[in-house]
Amino acid sequence: IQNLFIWNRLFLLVFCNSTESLIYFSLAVLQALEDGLKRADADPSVKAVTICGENGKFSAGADIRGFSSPNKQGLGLGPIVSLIERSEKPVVAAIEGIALGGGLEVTLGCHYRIAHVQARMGLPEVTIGLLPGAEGTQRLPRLIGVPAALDIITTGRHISASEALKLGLVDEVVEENTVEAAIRLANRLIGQPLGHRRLSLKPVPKLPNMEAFLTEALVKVKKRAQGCLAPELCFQAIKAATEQPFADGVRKERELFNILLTSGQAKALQYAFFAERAVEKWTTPSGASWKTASPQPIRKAAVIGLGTMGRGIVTSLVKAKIPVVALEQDLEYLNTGRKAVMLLLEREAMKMEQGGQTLDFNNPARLQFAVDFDVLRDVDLVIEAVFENMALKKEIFNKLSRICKPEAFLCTNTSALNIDEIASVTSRPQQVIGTHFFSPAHVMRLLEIIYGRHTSPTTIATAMQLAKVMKKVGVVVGNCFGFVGNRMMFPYVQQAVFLLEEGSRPEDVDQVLEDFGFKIGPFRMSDLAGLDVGWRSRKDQGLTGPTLAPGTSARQRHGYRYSPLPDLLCEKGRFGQKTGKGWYQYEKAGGRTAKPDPWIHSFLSEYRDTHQIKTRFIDQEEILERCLFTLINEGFDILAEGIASGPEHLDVVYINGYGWPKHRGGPMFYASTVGLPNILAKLQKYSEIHPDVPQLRPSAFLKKLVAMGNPPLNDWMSYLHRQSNKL
Ligand SMILES: CC(C)(COP(=O)(O)OP(=O)(O)OC[C@H]1O[C@@H](n2cnc3c(N)ncnc32)[C@H](O)[C@@H]1OP(=O)(O)O)[C@@H](O)C(=O)NCCC(=O)NCCSC(=O)C[C@@H](O)CCCCCCCCCCCCC(=O)O
Repeated sequence: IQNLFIWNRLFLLVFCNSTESLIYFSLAVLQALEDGLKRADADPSVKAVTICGENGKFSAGADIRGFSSPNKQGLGLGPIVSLIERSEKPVVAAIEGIALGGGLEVTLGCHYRIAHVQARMGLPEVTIGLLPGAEGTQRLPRLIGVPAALDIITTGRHISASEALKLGLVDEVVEENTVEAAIRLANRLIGQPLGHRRLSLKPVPKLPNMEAFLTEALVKVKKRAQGCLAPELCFQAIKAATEQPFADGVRKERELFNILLTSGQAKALQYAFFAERAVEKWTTPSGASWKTASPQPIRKAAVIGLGTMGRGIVTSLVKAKIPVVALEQDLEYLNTGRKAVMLLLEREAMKMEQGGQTLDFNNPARLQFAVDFDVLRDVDLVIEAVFENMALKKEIFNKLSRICKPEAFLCTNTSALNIDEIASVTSRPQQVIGTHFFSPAHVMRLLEIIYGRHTSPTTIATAMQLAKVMKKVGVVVGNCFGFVGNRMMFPYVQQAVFLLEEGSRPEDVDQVLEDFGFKIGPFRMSDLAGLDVGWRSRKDQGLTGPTLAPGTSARQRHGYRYSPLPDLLCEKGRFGQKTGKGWYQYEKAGGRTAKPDPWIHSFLSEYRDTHQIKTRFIDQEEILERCLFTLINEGFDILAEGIASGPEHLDVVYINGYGWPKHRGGPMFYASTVGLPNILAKLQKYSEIHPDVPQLRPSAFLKKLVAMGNPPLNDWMSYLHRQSNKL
């Protein structure tokens, strides 16, 4: 609390944390809020109270870091909200900026709420593995009804002031000074009865079919949660509000809150929250960072190639209000691409309209389609999104280098190719950078930003700023085959295929990984992405196809184990969903419902016979460990090579780009919860059984961390260059 103003007969309470631009409750703020309320109550000259934030922001709720501190800051908020509500003097909340979590719960204790038109509100506790624990699960349904409260609390979504007004969450929305409006209202309320404004005294609005509604809602909540505990416990707390008196509901809320607080999931989700913010503060091994580089403005961008990726990228740029030129090789491709882009944009515009926003894309100044490279002369940044082929990319970059203005940045959307090689054909390698988008590019949040040997800090800063403007999570990584995401994915998928050789079926492997929490298992994922993509890359690498040296062993490459299974499927035209057959069968080409395919089962058994592999039963533990621990093992190598500056980077990549369950905190966080000595022991065991699989050999960095006593994840990087005499 910084300011306590006595204004006329009105007591104005401003709560804030003076050292932060964002207000979240620390113990000091809570204490000051309580003291202020008690003083206001005791002072007869005070007739009404207004609660607001400082610097135009109401509150971001409890201090999330406090939940993992021993004295659990913020837990005393519920009684303070009750204290506000019990006040005999009218209390009005003036909501500006944000009122989230405990911040919004404070306003629910107030007798009236006024919001600024640009304010955002929400109860996002579910996203950090908790539930609104300051009586919010009991007050919100009483205020806006069960369906709306369930939606807001179980999704954690932010709502606009206009939606809040429609729902009855706020009493008034103002465009001018919110605090002054709140003071005016508080003045008018002096002496008026408040009983009907105390939410704890109100019943939860009835629904004609409450029981049926709740049963159906629970099914939806569980389906969406995919193994995450918090949404279901949020549901239970709201259900308690429909069944029990307020005080009992509050007790239930506390009980459920405590279960979540002590669950590993809350810890993982809170780690993920801070990890995302940590990667925003990028650095490179040479010391470049936001401190050393300023992003350049992107007033106009271009996208080359309107295939699946290019279409999504154009859509993202238009949504970010950056004027775009979309380029294709000829009119036929251009027209197909244009139609697809317009369809995507129409769908996005419809979605945005539902949220009260508009998307302007029919204006040629915002979106232009062309086939002539000359139109790229004035753009500030180009994103090349053509086919994954080095020769083609080099040809394009050479052309761009000659046509684009000297200051323009040249980005390549590649999932694995060498950025330095692409940059080498330009006269400006310092302005060349990899921007690896994930499909569908207008939906997926991840953007891997890959700097090459010559990429300048300004170029990195500009790409990071672009990610931010496009509402994506940019993760800066170094240049190596597959970068971070795909490099860690290769051993994971490789193990999944080896497991098929040894006795598993695609649906067994997928099931185990989906039960773990992945949105989609590796075989369903391959079918979705198209098996031909990897086949083409393996042909380019000379691992299969006509360039393979005659006499090469079917199951070995360069002396190591290799599985030709995916190649054999492609040779039979089984490319996945697009051809209606892959690791599964689909209702038709382009179908989406994967069904186990008896053909695959007999194909696998014939394959094992041909190669004299004895089919064995493989349990869930082995499937999980072999797939996940090889992926994590690669992560340790990536960290040791300086490709990423910390384990958080790998985790943010996996959560946002590869469907890793967020409530498990990312692969490296998961490794820290399993314990590095356990991972090392399992890798050693599997590596002894499969000596021809180098990916199972424990990373030297993993071994070092174990030898150093399994330090906490935050300290891993500090051990990278330390000497260990135990190794
Ligand atoms: C607010 C945002 C939307 C802002 O976004 P923006 O993009 O503008 O900025 P950043 O996200 O980069 O944030 C800037 C900066 O601020 C940090 N930060 C933001 N919010 C918080 C926060 N709430 N806590 C800590 N730090 C925060 C962020 O990390 C950045 O820092 P940096 O160093 O990187 O610059 C966006 O930030 C956002 O969405 N924030 C999170 C909002 C949120 O989730 N709020 C909910 C918090 S949880 C909560 O409020 C819980 C309540 O329900 C009250 C709980 C009371 C519990 C009582 C239960 C009793 C049970 C009894 C159990 C007994 C147990 C026992 O006895 O042991």
